[in-house]
Amino acid sequence: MEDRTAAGRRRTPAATLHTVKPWPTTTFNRIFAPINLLAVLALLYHRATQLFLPPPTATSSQPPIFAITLALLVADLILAFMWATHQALRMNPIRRREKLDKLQNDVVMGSELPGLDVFICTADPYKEPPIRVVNTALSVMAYDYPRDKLSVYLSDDGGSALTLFAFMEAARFARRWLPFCDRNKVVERNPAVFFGSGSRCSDVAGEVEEIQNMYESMKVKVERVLESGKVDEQYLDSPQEREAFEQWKSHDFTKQHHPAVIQVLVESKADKDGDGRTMPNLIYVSREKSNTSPHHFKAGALNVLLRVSATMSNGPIVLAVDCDMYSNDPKTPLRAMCYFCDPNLGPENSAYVQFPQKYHGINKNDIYAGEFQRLFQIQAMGFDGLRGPNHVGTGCFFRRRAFFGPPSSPVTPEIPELQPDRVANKHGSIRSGSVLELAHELAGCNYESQTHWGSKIGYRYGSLVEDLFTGYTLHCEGWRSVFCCPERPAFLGDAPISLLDLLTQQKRWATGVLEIGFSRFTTFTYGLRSSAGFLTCLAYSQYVLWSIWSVPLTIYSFLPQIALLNGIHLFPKATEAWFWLYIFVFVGAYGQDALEFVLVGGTVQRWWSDQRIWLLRGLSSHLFGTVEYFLKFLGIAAGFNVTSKVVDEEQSKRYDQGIFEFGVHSPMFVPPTVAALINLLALVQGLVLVLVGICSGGADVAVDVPVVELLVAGFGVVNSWPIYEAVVLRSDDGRMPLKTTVWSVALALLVYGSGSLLLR
Ligand SMILES: O=c1ccn([C@@H]2O[C@H](COP(=O)(O)OP(=O)(O)O[C@H]3O[C@H](CO)[C@@H](O)[C@H](O)[C@H]3O)[C@@H](O)[C@H]2O)c(=O)[nH]1
Ligand SMILES: [Mn+2]
Repeated sequence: MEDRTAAGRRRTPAATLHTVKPWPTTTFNRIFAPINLLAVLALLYHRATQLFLPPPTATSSQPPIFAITLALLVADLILAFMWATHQALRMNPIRRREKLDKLQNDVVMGSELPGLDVFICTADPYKEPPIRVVNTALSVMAYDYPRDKLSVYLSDDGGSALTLFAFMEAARFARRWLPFCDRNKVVERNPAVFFGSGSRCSDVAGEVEEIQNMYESMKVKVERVLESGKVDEQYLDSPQEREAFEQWKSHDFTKQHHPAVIQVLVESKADKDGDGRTMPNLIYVSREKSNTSPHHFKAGALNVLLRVSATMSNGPIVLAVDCDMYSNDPKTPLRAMCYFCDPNLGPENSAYVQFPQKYHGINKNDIYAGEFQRLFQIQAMGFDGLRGPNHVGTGCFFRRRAFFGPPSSPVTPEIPELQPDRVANKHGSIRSGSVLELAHELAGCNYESQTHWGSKIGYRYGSLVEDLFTGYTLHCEGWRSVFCCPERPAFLGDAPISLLDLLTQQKRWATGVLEIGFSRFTTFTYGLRSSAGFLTCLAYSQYVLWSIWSVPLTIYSFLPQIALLNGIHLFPKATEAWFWLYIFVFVGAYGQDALEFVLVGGTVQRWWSDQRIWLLRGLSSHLFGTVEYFLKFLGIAAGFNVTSKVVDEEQSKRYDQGIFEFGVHSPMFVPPTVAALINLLALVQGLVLVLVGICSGGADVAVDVPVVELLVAGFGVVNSWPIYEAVVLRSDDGRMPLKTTVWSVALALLVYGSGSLLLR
């Protein structure tokens, strides 16, 4: 309640640099929620009463049927819980629009805009090709933002000379690229996209060609170096450049164990672009790594950047982007400033401005639901009407201050240089010995011990989804955030285009959320006692328990089908009134979901893919992620498996045609394949029995038809279509591997056999 009034307050016309409107479905949502609540409660009641029914036939054994009914009750309870958490996000979804013109008129451009530090993370030159990282960096260096207020920091967790080399080349290329973009008002500021799009202005054709040649030769060089795996002397021009690579020559320099490397590649105060104008700072940072100290993956990398940047620019606003998320709109920082500079939105109301993750190259029907429409857009609008959107790791502008404790009671960092409001380095050079020395110290792997970093300061440690965890703790501390979703996507990234990549990524998320949900920071205790508010906590509860979707989905993928195969009724018959209750709840849930999906611009086909992937995830990545989470207790640690951004031609062709990619054997493909087989078996046998019954017994047999069971199995079959295709019909390299098929058939027989043994 408290959330809604607060959001309502923010809706007053006094908010000058942006507008806020309720999302059109709000009224419907509010009316539908209590109606559906009654239906859900009735359904749970019906399921519970079934626990105590007498056995269906005199011969059937009681305990297994009781167990199945109990399992279905558990499944229904979890689904009901997830539904309830979802309602929090449906109570007050809002839509904001920035008034860019007003910002440009009101805020004297340049002098009043705050300094902006951009953080880019990369972790592995072979999974995240350096040329792509470079393009991302160039796209943000070319932002429409005062260049003397812009600094770009690259965190290289791969500790790779290849990446540093690529960035040295990028620094050179930027001297031409930035003025070119300015002069020609280029919109596509990622050079690869610009040169690939063919969107040239004819009057600068000669210049375009020259710059394109420059870009191509940089790209060739970077790729050649990547192929050879080392930076050859022939590529290095100056003694400084040579010196930078000296450290890698020592034989104990490895990805996991090496000293901090910090290189200032462009210094705003000293280096000018081709037109003699100011450049943004560009700094390469590879933090110190040691085999013996924990490094906390991306959160650790970002905290190092928070500190290193504090010594050099200490921008009051920080933008964090993943290396594959390039800027697609040079005006993006100004959009964010419409919130940070809005006189009616105090600092505590805009701890961060989150842009949605959007992707390029998604196929027509988005077969892997890579868009995450629900997560990144629909639910973000829902959160926005409460305390603000959750943080999604990339495309997010933060107030630096928000990393240093609650709005009302700041946490003081251990050294004064890290104070978020300090003006850094007003006159000195960031290449000076003292600055670099401190920066190296702050990037050391033991620096954080005995400090508040990772707990009370900076990105929070302890979860593989550091983004969700950090955003959530900020909301608990009393901060609010803002969702900014302009018409033209602000950032575009790569979505996984192979099923295994997707499932591996999702498994990491599934493990990561449980690390919050089952910790002392869980929404049910810590969250509820904090300043976040009830509705926000309710909404976050779905996120931190996201993986438990796998429980009801697995139950519904197997148990009704096994019952059907053994002639047992678990659901009301079509002649009973209860039957319609089940239909209502199913159609209501799917209908509302589809409606929301289509209203934010999705197509029905994409919605279908989305719900299909939701089922598939439930049966694989969420299941495995949950298991992995519990294995962690036994000391089998889960790491941050970086999603590959490298694309195989054939694979990419199949993806464009909308064909699922299996290809290599993975245990994660097994449960969905077993489910596909069991559902098909149940449907076929069920239909045959019905037909035989009708032919022999006449009309009154129709009364006994297990309609719900058949519908459930039929739904499973329709959703499993790509699996049948991959197992039986395809011959390309992406088909289901024989090993997976054999395993799945064996397990399906086992499931079928044990079901019959127990139930007959
Ligand atoms: O030890 C590490 C591991 C990863 N990364 C970087 O983290 C980013 C995200 O990694 P990616 O493999 O692309 O993961 P995704 O699942 O695609 O990322 C989503 O999920 C992550 C949390 O699991 C968030 O951090 C991301 O922002 C969010 O986009 C990339 O830029 C990596 O270079 C590091 O810097 N250090
Ligand atoms: Mn990614």
